[in-house]
Amino acid sequence: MSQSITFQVQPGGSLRGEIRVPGDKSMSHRSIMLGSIAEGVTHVRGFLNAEDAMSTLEAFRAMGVEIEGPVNGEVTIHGVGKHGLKAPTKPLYLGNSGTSMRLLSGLLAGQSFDCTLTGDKSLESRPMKRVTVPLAQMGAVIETQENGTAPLHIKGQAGKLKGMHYDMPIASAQVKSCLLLAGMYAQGETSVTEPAPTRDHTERMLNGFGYPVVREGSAAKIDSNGKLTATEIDVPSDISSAAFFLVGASIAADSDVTLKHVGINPTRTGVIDILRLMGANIEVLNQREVGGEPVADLRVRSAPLKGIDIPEHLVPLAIDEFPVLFVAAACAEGQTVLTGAEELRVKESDRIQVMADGLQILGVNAQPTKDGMVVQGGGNIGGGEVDSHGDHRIAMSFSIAGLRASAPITIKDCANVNTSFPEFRQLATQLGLNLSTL
Ligand SMILES: O=C(O)C1=C[C@@H](OP(=O)(O)O)[C@@H](O)[C@H](O)C1
Ligand SMILES: C=C(OP(=O)(O)O)C(=O)O
Repeated sequence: MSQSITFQVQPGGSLRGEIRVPGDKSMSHRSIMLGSIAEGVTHVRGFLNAEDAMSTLEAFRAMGVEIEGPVNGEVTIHGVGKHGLKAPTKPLYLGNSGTSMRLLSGLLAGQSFDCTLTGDKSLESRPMKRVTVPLAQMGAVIETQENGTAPLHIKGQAGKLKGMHYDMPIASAQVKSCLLLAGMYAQGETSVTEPAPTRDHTERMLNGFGYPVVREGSAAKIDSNGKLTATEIDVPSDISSAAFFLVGASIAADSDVTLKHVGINPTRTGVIDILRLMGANIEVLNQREVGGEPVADLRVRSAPLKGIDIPEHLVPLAIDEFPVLFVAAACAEGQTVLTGAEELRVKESDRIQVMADGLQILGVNAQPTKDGMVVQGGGNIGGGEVDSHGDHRIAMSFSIAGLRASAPITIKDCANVNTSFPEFRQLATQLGLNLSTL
């Protein structure tokens, strides 16, 4: 991540056509992690070839795993088994990826070697105590910076971790997954309860590799007796990437977009529920099951949106989609209120503040609150220069805002779009967005 990229979007237009957005980021990370510690050769299709998922892939290569690809989304992982990872010779650099750092801290806590996890400026400012504190209760030894941030120095505690029950104070799939992965190396049972449902790709994929994870009410339970057997993984398109076009085609007149082969795991579809509550016209077509995950084609057409109070139970199910949902709110008739979403303040940027600042520059009445935002919709979206603060989802959200703007929008600091969706500009342009780089 080096060169600075500025996007400029010309106002107006509509989105029309059929596309397939790239592979799911959460599942791509997990396919590498689990494939690496499985026995045998795992083949992955639909892998996301973007910086975040590549950070995970390179980390496992650095721990001695032979991984071929990605070539056209295909990756072949020569699994080394649960105890086959080797000490990396230098710190594992995880770029911008919170998922890589939090899940790896759990997976590496019980290994027979030490290692250090580092990241870029954004990642090294994100909270890690949410994983290091419960891991310490299991016997992990992880040094952080004074305020609990990375670099993380992990002293491998092979054979010494103990399973425990953990009641998660926040609804976080990263914390849950971290502890389940640590639980694979701990004595006895590890169980994690969540205050609200969060994405369950770790549990599903572990089961796909033949490693038992039991779900009991709001708890997921694992122990160290299982074994991972190599498998075939078909990663569907990322609904978090599709979300930009779900909103774009809803707000732009005369739009009709079909998004092919999108993962519609019910722990990820909050964005569809929220947009439908706002009046969006989204059809879920051709539903099928692919490799243990539900998949569908999504057809979305222009519709007049109305402001709503977003139900709090939908927040974890749409957690990465709020930047673009704020754009939908700005285009809706009436007021939209988001509460219960303080987690947005500790993502790649403070997504509440950064979106409110940018929307205000464009003339939208968007008031940040401690745990959400109040957006008055229906007014004019003007042009201007906004800053994404190096956050991929902010950069793409303001690009979509251009569809309803009255003048060009310039978006600074967009190189990080490459962390999750390198093809964004090309696919958005193909559908009809007038987006260029300066
Ligand atoms: O487990 C995952 O793959 C993710 C979980 C979410 O984070 P939290 O667990 O911090 O909510 C999400 O924001 C992130 O993009 C990916
Ligand atoms: C929050 C995100 O990812 P991560 O936590 O993995 O950096 C995201 O992709 O929006």
